[in-house]
Order: sequence, then structure tokens, then C-alpha cells
Amino acid sequence: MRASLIQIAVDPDESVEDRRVRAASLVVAQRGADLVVLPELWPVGAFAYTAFEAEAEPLEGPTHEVMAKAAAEAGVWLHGGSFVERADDGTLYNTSLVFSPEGERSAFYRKIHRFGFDQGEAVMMGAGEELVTVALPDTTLGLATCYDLRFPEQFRGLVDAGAETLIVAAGWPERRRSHWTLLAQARAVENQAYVLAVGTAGTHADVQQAGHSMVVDPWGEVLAQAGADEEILTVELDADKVRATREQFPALKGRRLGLAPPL
Ligand SMILES: NC(=O)CCC(=O)C(=O)O
Repeated sequence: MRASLIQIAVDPDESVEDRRVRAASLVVAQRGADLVVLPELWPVGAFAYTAFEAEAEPLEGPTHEVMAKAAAEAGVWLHGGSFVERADDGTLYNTSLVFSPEGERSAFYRKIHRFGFDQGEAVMMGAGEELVTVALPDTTLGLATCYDLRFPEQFRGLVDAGAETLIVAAGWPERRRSHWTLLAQARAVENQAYVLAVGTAGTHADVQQAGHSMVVDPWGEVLAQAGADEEILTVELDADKVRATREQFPALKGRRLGLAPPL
């Protein structure tokens, strides 16, 4: 399975609409891939909190429309990254979209763990409540967004739901890049799964993005890693490698659940 990770630059001197057009063209240029992935909040920027309200859109808004068309034109499974969704009740969410090669929406995922503690996303957005997996012909995707990466229990839940390829769409800052790399490899090793971790490039809202998108295999080997600038990583994944790894080294079957708490 050929996967392309689009590490798109998010810079304030480009309008959201212009970036939507550019992102769609980058997706269409990946014709021949099986799966294409975009990062977190690439339309507005993961740290552009002051623009969230103004750039919020309905689930089936402009980003949904251009990504659906791009998936169909390229004939690829597309994780279209995430955007600021305004739900029918007015709540904002950090929402990811997945489209089939026919341009049909297969899933949407609202980020469960909101970043910011007492500011930004954590206070401006609602929290997703559901784990989301997407069955592709060769593998099952498990969806996560940026800060979710720090919560191993979410990934265990995705693996227990059948996920073999873990997608992390992110807007991870450069100043914590070491955590990005470490955690992406950790999630791959502990879950014996591929991790496709795709970040943004550039600087927005005075936050330099880490870029350094990466693909990690079920043994924790980094198969490919981008630099800091806008870049597209394309890798060949062997979906059977996940099952073979789990059979050769069945650590997931060794979990001891439901242990009594210490007295
Ligand atoms: N957009 C994010 O979720 C940022 C997460 C982050 O900076 C961190 O976990 O560190």
C-alpha cells in the first residue's frame, strides 16, 4: 500500500481559500497512491486560535467539498486532515475527514484530547467522544489528532477495535519535536502498528511547526522522515507486516487487564 503524507506549510501570508486550492492540487498530484494524509487544522493553523471562530465551517463545508473532489479526482483514500467544524449546536470541533477513492465521506473524527490546558483549543472547542477506525481494502486505519498522541489508551482502544495503521494528523510545535518523534515511535512499538504521523511546516501564530512527519513500522523502525519544510513523504507499506509482527512477537496478547488496585 502506497501512502503519501503531505506536510503542507501553514503560513499567515496565504489565505485559507488559497491553501484549500493548493492542498487539493497536492492531493490530486498523488494519483497512484492508495492513501494520502494531510495534517491537523491545515486550513487555519493549529495555533491560530483567534481565527477559529471566523474560519469555522459546517461538517460539509468548503474543506469537505474540496477534499471530496480531490479524493475522487486522484482516486485515493484520503485522510483530509482536520478543520474547525461548527456543529449544528454551534460547538466547535477539531474534525478530521476520511474519503473513499470515489469521493464519498467514509468517516469523520472529532479530536478527543484538546490541547491548551486553560486556553485555546481546550476552552474554545468541544471534545470528541468516539474512537474512529476506517476499514480500507488492505488495512484498518485508527484516527488520532496531535495531542491525542500523548494518550496511549486511545491507541490501545483503536487497536482493540481492529486498527493496524495509526494516523496522527498534527500541528506539532518545533519546541517539542523530541516528544513528537519519541511518542510516534512508542505508539508504533507498543501497538505493533504502522504510525503515519503528519505535521505541518512553517510558522503561524508565532509558533514554529516541527514538520518532521514520519512513518514508523510495527517494530518501531522509522521508514521515512521529512525535514522542517513543506514536503511530501511517499512510502510503501506492507499491511501483512502488522499481522506477522503480532504473530511473531505476540506482546499484545500478554496484557494483564483488570488488575486490582494497590491496597
Ligand atoms: N495541536 C496540538 O494538539 C499540539 C500538541 C502539542 O503541542 C503537544 O502535545 O506537545
